[in-house]
Amino acid sequence: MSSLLNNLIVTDPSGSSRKESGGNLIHLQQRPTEDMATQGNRGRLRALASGGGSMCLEEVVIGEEIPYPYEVIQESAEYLLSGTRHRPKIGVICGSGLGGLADQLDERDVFPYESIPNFPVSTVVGHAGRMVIGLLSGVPVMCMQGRFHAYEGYPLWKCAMPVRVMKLMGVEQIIVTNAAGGLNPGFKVGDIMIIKDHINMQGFAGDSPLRGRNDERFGPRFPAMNNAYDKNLRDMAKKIVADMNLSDVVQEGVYVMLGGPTYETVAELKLLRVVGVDAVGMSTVPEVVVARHCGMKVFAFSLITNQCIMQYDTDATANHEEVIEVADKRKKDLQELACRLIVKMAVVDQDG
Ligand SMILES: O=P(O)(O)O[C@@H]1C[C@H](O)[C@@H](CO)O1
Ligand SMILES: Nc1nc2[nH]cnc2c(=O)[nH]1
Repeated sequence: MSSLLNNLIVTDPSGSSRKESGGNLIHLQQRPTEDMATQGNRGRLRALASGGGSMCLEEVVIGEEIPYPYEVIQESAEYLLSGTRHRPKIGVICGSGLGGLADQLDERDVFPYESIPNFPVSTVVGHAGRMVIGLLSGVPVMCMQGRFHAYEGYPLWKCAMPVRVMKLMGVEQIIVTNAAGGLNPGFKVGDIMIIKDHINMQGFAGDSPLRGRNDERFGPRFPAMNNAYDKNLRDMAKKIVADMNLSDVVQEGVYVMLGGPTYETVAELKLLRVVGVDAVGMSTVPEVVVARHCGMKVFAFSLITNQCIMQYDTDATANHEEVIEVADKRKKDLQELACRLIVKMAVVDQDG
């Protein structure tokens, strides 16, 4: 064991690395190389050694990745900027089955995720896996046609890294969408829930897309998360849905992200309802946390694609086919809502 430890580098909380052969609680890891930064640090070993002078290996973690540094995000942003003449200030992340908005863009430039340096790839049905940049009613927009989820095997920082790419490209406001199960008994399948707040379950458990050394160029070490969902944008959206005669299918509520890929047990749903959750999903929160960290304004909504099953005596089950089917039926309304909102967001942005 000591020969293993002798080959490890200690990284202290300030990020400086040194070789270590003893001491109290220390964090040991391989020195990150440029290769690791761009390809992911798949084989990283981490060990915790503790005790009064005598060292013991308590934990070895294989497969954990070090979040991308600023320069790596910059490389992705520069690649996209060099491939388009558009300079979007508004970004959209399309949830399951909701990617059709991106197909509405005029004069669009399309970048499959595989072609973008340092980008993850989409693996889920209903997520095309392309960045589409173009004009929506004349407003430059960049749309993620497909997102990344923790259950695909991505760490939270990687699920949310495209938000930082957007930021470095000049995006200031973001619309985040998802498909979710309706837990509030007043919600119906097909309802649209404007998200007014979230519960960050992964945060409760000590994980965060912001975990690790903070780079102030992105944002502060301790960002506030009250008012994460911009009140003006929510009010704007409510006026739009009233104009569209959709008020009776629009709700406002609290979203929770669980890790998935399992849908919830009855007991889990009962617990979530007690703590005030209205809709349950598997995304959005990491992206919103990273967007707020870097100072973006956020608007988000869930399409309620299924009613959460709270009874034991039923054969009904939640399933992804239903999620995609319901999203497909509502896509026209959702696209119009997003389109009208984007036009208003652009006007407000111009007026300061
Ligand atoms: O990407 P979103 O959050 O819209 O997708 C939801 C959560 C799972 O990925 C999937 C489950 O059906 O839909
Ligand atoms: N966790 C979760 N995610 C969903 N996405 C769409 N429907 C659901 C659901 O019922 N639960």
